Amino acid sequence: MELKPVSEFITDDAPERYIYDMQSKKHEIALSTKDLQVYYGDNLALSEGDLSFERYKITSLIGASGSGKSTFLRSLNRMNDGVATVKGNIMYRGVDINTKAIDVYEMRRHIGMVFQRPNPFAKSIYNNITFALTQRDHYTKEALDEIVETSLKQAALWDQVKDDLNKSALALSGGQAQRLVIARALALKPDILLLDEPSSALDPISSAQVEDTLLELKKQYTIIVVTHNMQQAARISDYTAFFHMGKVIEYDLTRKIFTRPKVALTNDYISGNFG
Ligand SMILES: Nc1ncnc2c1ncn2[C@@H]1O[C@H](COP(=O)(O)OP(=O)(O)OP(=O)(O)O)[C@@H](O)[C@H]1O
Repeated sequence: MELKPVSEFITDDAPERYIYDMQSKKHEIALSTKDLQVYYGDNLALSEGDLSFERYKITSLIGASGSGKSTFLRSLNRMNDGVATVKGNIMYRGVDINTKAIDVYEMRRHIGMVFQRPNPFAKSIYNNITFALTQRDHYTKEALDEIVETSLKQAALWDQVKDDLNKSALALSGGQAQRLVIARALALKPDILLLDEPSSALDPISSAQVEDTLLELKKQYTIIVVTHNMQQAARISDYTAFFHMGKVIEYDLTRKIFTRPKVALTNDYISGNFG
């Protein structure tokens, strides 16, 4: 049977926006935003971004360059503090974490971030993982060994580096370095992992390894990932949010976004008509 082109699903009375109503479903919500607005100076870069993220799922944020995906993602664990003015609520475990009362360092242990370019520290593989932990707290050598092993295993890197833990992390390949950075984030035992285009700087094989790692990690973590790669979004994510000009235009189950979007603009984007 031949499938109809996606455009035939879009009717004249299609909505201009559609946001999946997570709150009314029985899903467990790990994080949600309400009335989020982000200003760089006077420039309103993000508005109308009320989203809820289901626990133990992967959500992709897609959209053209400059649409506000990274701005949104970075706001979720206050990486925009000092760079932008972020108004609105970011609810995590019943607490608004977008307030002055929040210890941002502690909050980021719960909501970790991995950036686009692998950025290992100029330290050993072992010390990359333990560095943040030992800045504030005391751990025994045994406890640190255990965290290093567990984090590297979770990031699917242990087998490749277990005999080289004291070697410089700068000698790792791009894909290994990115998985080390993921392991470094996991060492803090976060609840939520935010990733900003984690595989766009990697070759296809390393990128596939990072994707496999994320699929494995979602058993224990809630993952929100910005990606330019729509095939990647379709492969790994449960939910997808489509951003356009600082707004979330459509948010739905990934399979619906890619096969039966409700909004014409989403259809244009996934069909490659712009972006
Ligand atoms: N540090 C900043 N200072 C000023 N304006 C910024 C800053 N970061 C982003 N912007 C602006 O905010 C808007 C959204 O940018 P953002 O980086 O969030 O988009 P994006 O969808 O993640 O794009 P890309 O895919 O290219 O990373 C753009 O107009 C951008 O120029």
